[in-house]
Amino acid sequence: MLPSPVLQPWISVYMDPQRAHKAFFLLTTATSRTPRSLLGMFLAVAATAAAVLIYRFWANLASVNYDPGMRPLFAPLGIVGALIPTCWGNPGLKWVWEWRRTNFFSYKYDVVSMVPLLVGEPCYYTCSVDVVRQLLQNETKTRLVKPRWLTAPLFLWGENVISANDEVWKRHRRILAPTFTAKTYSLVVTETTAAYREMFVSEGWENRDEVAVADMNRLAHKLALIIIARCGFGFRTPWTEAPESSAEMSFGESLLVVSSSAITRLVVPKWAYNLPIETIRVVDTAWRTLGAFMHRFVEARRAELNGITGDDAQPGDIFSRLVSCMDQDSKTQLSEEEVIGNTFALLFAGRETTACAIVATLGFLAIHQEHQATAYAEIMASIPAGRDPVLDDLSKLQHLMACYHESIRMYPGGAMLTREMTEDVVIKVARPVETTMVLKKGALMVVEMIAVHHNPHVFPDPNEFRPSRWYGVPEADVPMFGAGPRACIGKKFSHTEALCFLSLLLRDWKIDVPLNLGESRAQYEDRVMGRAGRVGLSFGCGSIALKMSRRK
Ligand code: HEM
Repeated sequence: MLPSPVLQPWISVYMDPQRAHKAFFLLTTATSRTPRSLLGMFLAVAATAAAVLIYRFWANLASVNYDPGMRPLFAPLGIVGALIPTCWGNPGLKWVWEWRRTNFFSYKYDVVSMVPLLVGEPCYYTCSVDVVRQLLQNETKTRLVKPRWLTAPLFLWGENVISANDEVWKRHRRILAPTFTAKTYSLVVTETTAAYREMFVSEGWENRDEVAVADMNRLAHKLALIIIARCGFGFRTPWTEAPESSAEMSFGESLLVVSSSAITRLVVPKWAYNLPIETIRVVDTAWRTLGAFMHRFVEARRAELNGITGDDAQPGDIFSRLVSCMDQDSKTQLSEEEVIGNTFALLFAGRETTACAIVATLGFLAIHQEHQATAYAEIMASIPAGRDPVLDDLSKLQHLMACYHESIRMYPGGAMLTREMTEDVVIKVARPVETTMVLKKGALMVVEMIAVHHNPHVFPDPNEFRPSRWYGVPEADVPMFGAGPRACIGKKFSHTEALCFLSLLLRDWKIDVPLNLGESRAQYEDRVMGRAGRVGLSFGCGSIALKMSRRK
């Protein structure tokens, strides 16, 4: 059905907001010429708006082939939908988590469409590992792209491997991939052990047999930031850093503020930073300070690298490799902005996801004492008494690794992967019936990682912490790190850091949860682990308190 000619001008106004003021003028002039009441004018405007909305809704349904799905008032990925909490009529960003125990997603469909009635763009959602593999395994051939409007917080500092598409992405990945080596992972073990000791001293745990940790999330985020900063970029941020007198903020402080304020930086207009609002000013100071630090670091490393010749001219760490590409030919060349863009992308990706996963693992091991006992026995059997873990020891910690994977399954840090079709793509679906679906050019697919990893067809009893699901599963088949050519580049980095930290902590301490009076462990799990949500740009269970007793 085509829109009626009466609607045509309003449709184009709606699609092209620049013409809206002209149309509004025409409408008001037309209504004022005739002796109509204010009510009449209001009704005319309301009827026109309703017609536009209906037409837009109809066009959006057509763009997703009228495939079945949800019809909320606002799209979850639009600003309005994302700002309003999950409720009737508005799924919001947390709908899959909030409604995970209801029949809402139902898992009867591998793919559903999401077409908003009022505001936002239509898209598809999938909860199927199989669909994810079909889409991502060959995504450079099917030419899927990450939508720019959704990756915007990631390229505030410059283009990088996470945000880029097509040839630009290939160039960034080609540059970064060789820096994730065994040498890097050995350094991760050394630095994680050193940071654990610094934490031990700074937090005042040295001479105590019982410790109450008020917020494990804070410690895990600090640890993850220190490890990626030291191992990836050679930035030596101590656990407790004294502010530098020459700067408004220290490097570590500004890094912490910047890494949790990307959305603020994106949405707050420049002029607002001059307002006397303390939190906004702190964000601005942090971003400016860090920018100045980064520029100085790039210059210093560039000068250092120019003095190196012979075998040493092949830099090993990520930052040196990025900086060295500023002086290379076009295949592996980076601008200063791209060097800084990649540095921040890795600081974000490397920090939040791993920190959230470590916190979730500790939370579950504290609740499920039987799994902690198995992990402890494994640690004692794998790491000889009297020394700290080395890289080779970590591969023996199969149960601890399964606990880590199971925690990430329940709280997938990279909670939403988004891809736009640049041409029609045909996929096979198994539910509700085996058939094929055409995702039209321009369609947006949201891989809802919480839904994928709570899909009962693949993970029976999905809300149960069951590490044995991962026994014997090859690392390449673990779906929480994505799939295909754009799968996580830092998977092994994250495993190494997490297993090293967890093995040190669990070797030295027995951990437990502070239950309320009369509360069961299951109730605690529901109350505390259930209030998960966005942590920075990731998804995690947030603040968790732990009781720790020193092992004799
Ligand atoms: C528990 C920890 C982690 C999880 C769950 C995780 C998850 C993911 C996922 C699902 C993707 C794919 C995104 C997509 O296809 O759109 C991804 C990509 C990526 N991850 Fe991770 N990640 C983790 C840790 C890390 C670490 C430690 C680093 C860096 C040291 C890192 C760096 C990256 C980068 C650079 C990409 C983009 C790769 C590309 O597009 O070529 N991640 N990660």
